Amino acid sequence: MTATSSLGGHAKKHKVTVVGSGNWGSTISKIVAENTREHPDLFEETVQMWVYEEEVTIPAKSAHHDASDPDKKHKLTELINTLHENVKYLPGIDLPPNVVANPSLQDAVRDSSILVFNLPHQFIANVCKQLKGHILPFARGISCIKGVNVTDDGVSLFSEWIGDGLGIYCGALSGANIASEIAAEKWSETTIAYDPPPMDNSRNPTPRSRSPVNPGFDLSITAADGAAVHRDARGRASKTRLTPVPPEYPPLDHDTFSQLFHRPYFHVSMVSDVAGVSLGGALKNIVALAAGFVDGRGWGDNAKAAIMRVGLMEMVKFGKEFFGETVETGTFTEESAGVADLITSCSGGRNFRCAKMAVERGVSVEEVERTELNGQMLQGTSTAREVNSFLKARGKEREYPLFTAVIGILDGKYEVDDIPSLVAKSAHVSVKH
Ligand SMILES: NC(=O)C1=CN([C@@H]2O[C@H](COP(=O)(O)OP(=O)(O)OC[C@H]3O[C@@H](n4cnc5c(N)ncnc54)[C@H](O)[C@@H]3O)[C@@H](O)[C@H]2O)C=CC1
Ligand SMILES: O=C(CO)COP(=O)(O)O
Repeated sequence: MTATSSLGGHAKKHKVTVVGSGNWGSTISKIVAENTREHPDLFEETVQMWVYEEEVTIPAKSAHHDASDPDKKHKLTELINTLHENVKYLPGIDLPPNVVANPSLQDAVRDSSILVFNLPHQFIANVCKQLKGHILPFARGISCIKGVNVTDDGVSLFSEWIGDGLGIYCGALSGANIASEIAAEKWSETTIAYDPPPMDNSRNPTPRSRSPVNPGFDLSITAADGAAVHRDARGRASKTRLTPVPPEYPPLDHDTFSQLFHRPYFHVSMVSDVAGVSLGGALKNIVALAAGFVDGRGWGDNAKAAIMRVGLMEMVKFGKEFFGETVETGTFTEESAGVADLITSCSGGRNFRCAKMAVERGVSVEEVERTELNGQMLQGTSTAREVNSFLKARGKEREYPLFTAVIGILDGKYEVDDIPSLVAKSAHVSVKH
């Protein structure tokens, strides 16, 4: 990746806001802020980071810890803006000074054309409600959220849900990305799916350019006049009419997003399968809990590998069954957002570690989350519950025996020892290619 871009010469630059500032939100802000500095032709240097304001103490592992007054409370935003460290959610890591912590959501997103959503999925509905009417109509989003949105009507991706709710297009970023490793600049890969719909331009066809990184990708969204018909990840038309990005701005395409997120220690693969990328990130958290359960039981690597194998089958099956042909099996088996995320999450992720500790200590996963994570939040427990209620309503629990075993264990209906016989049925899980 070069420091200068071939997309220069535009009168305006993209302003970037990261909505969220936890362990991953702060890490992504660091990455993005390093890149806005390196690509001044594309981006404004300052990166706004919306922070859910809290009063915090400075922990001993921070270089700024004051042993003479360890209980002194500070506003988290003020600490971030003066110390350039998120002492609560990413202690010990220097944030670039061009990351500006902002406790006001509406002020943080003002005039931003790129919105990066990065917060636990439990909070996204409330946050989007507050954002409505306060963002640029031509803004584009990237969701880094690992979870799915389940309602009585069905299951949807947060990227779709954010996009439809705010009237913008939203892609997804996911991968084998344990935040603390990336914050320490240890090499990893990620997958970004970005696939805005073609413009509704039948009376005035716009020539479609092809992205060099993904030859099938349609870039016409920034070039055509008028609004676009929005199609979600399953190809359904929705009421949302997209506003084109004005021509004064650099186009928002694979190249630009790659320049925003790619670092020497964080390698980006751009794809178009938003559903596959989002589902991989959400569903692997359920599997990681199961891996933690068997590890906590002391069963070793073979058992964990079996969990990953069955888990991957159920992830692909779920994608194919409920999101149809738009989901590519290769996203699960070849991309960082699929199998690689599954492996890292089942090795060292928080869901894995908390589930393991819960079995070792004979307490609930929620209790470990409360006592060990210092405000960080597991996504696997709520995703397991949401996915189960969706499957149960459709009489499909038995077709997803590992997902069903996990919720059964969380609810005390099953023991970890039940897993082998429960997933033995998965010999019958078939995936339609
Ligand atoms: N931490 C990691 O290694 C990775 C996390 N992710 C995903 O990133 C997303 C964000 O997770 P993290 O940054 O890790 O968060 P976190 O679990 O570290 O932190 C919790 C966050 O929630 C915020 N919060 C608490 N109460 C809130 C409220 N009422 N309203 C709004 N925000 C509130 C806190 O301020 C904090 O920023 C999740 O979907 C997660 O699955 C993805 C890849 C890696
Ligand atoms: O998504 C992650 C790694 O890719 C992090 O998973 P946890 O939320 O389980 O830590």
